[in-house]
Amino acid sequence: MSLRLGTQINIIASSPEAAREVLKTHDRELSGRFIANAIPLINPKLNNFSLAAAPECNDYWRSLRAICKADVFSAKILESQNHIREKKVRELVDFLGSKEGELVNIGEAIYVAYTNILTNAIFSVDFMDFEGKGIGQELRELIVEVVKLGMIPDLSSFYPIIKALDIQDAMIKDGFTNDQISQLILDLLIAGTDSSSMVTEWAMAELMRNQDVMHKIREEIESEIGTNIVKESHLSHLPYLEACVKETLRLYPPGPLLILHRAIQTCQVMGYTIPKDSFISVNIWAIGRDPMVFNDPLSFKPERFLDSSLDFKGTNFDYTPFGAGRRGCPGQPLATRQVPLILASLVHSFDWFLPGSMKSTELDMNDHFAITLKKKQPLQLIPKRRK
Ligand code: HEM
Repeated sequence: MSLRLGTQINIIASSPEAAREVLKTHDRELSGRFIANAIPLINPKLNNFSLAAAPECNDYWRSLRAICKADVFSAKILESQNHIREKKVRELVDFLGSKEGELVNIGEAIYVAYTNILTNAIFSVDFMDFEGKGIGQELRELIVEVVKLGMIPDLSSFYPIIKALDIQDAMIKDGFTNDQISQLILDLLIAGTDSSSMVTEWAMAELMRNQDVMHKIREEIESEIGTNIVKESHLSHLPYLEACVKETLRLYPPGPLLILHRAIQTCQVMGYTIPKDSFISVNIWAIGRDPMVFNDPLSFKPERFLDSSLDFKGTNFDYTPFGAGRRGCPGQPLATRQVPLILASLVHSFDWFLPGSMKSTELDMNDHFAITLKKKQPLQLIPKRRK
């Protein structure tokens, strides 16, 4: 589909075939970005240093991707940090345990855990606490402000006890400036926290509506680890849990249109001319709900992924929740560890109840469809510790 808004041409790819053309066949020509005025990161100064907003896949962008691959999201680095994630998840479980019988905003609590997982991996410090206090809240506001003003905060002066960890060490060694390091860290915080929180909140909402699925996850976890706490090493033995995460990402991809791409040169796609500087979106939300692609697409059925070859690699264009090609998500190796870990811990540690006499069929599943796919009404649940 093509839309002309004013003088701007917008192309929307809404089928697996069109997605393949955009993300594979014409990956290079369509790998630019344009970040609209309404969206933070427009400031040209920041764009010079930003990974997600880099207007082209130039040498600088490539060096940031290389840092991410080798020093932030490599299997070795992630493996060495699994104790951090497990600790942050235990803190989340303890917090929820302290709220037994009370109504909890699930998205907010999970957001704190994801933020602290990332900031501990980078800085060795928590940025937030579960009462909403801490530097993370300030940082959230600061991000909006600095972007408006066009400055880049020096995160090491912003937080005095920052320790130089892998990412900072590696970047300093490679001659990156403070501004450049700070901008990469901001990019990771912006791209990495909300996305993982949203998926987990949607998954919990679906599990409340599909108690049979909730029980199956529990049974799978219990038969694997009994009453022990869930660790990352267990995840590869929990295929049904993984299928639930995949199913959630099919129905509720946090980037329903990916992040806007831009044609860096005029090219021919499926017989159409795409002029230079056209905007291109891939509507993975529509593909995930297309009856030609998925059977009974609106039902939450994790089973469909059990005997399926669909994975997160972005090689099958029926299913690309992390995008594909050059601009595909660099944080996927982290996301696919932390999301199942938190989901499994929530399901294994607590029974969950809806407030008052609310029935699961009354749960509001409306979304706010924009750049991200947020749940319109925050999910509020009451935890009760399981013995
Ligand atoms: C379930 C969680 C996540 C999902 C579904 C997700 C999905 C995506 C998608 C769809 C894109 C855009 C791809 C494109 O435009 O073609 C993207 C880009 C990006 N993601 Fe993620 N993401 C997740 C978590 C993370 C995490 C944890 C991080 C880092 C800590 C991260 C960092 C980034 C960055 C930096 C980009 C921009 C890459 C570039 O433009 O070169 N994401 N992600």
